[in-house]
Amino acid sequence: MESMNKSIFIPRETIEKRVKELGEQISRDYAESELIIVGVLKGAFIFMADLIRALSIPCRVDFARLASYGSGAASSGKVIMTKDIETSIRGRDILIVEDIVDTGLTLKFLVDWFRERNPRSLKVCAFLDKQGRRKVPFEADYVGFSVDDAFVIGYGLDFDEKGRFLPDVYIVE
Ligand SMILES: O=P(O)(O)OC[C@H]1O[C@H](OP(=O)(O)OP(=O)(O)O)[C@H](O)[C@@H]1O
Ligand code: HPA
Ligand SMILES: [Mg+2]
Repeated sequence: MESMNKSIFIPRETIEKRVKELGEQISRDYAESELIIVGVLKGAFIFMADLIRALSIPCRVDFARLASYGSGAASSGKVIMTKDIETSIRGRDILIVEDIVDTGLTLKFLVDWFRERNPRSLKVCAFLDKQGRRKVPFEADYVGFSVDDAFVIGYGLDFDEKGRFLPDVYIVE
């Protein structure tokens, strides 16, 4: 962190306001449902913790662990799942919560993986979306903020495991 040049991109107050809006929207959309929220580790853990506390409906939570970036700022192109969820999702409403959609490879992998188990519905909420960087077509159903082509850290997002703890989002220069 000490040696990393970074500039603030999304301050915590702006994040808080947007997470509240997302929570309200999701609560309305799933008012009649028993929602299961699946967080993608590690990056999504902070966003997910805030998002579920912004909901006015009950939910269950589970986690999957996927990785493809390792220590760099570019996707290896190979998504590895090291932990699957432990909940049966057949016939259930599932909302995947992610920190960022970049190439789209991680979420494409996870959505395909879950679809085979026949959930009743499957949607994705991403805190950040880098639309311009897709290698595979992918559209999130709920998006916090759009990002241009820049590497970002903070609020759960890391560069080589550094910076996840930062309460604001920064662009790494
Ligand atoms: O759209 P993509 O190009 O696939 O990139 C997005 C994914 O990459 C990052 O995960 P990472 O592999 O760094 O694991 P982490 O969450 O443990 O940091 C991020 O948290 C997303 O899960
Ligand atoms: O900009 C990013 N920051 C952190 N992790 C990421 N994974 C994909 N893109 C990013
Ligand atoms: Mg990472």
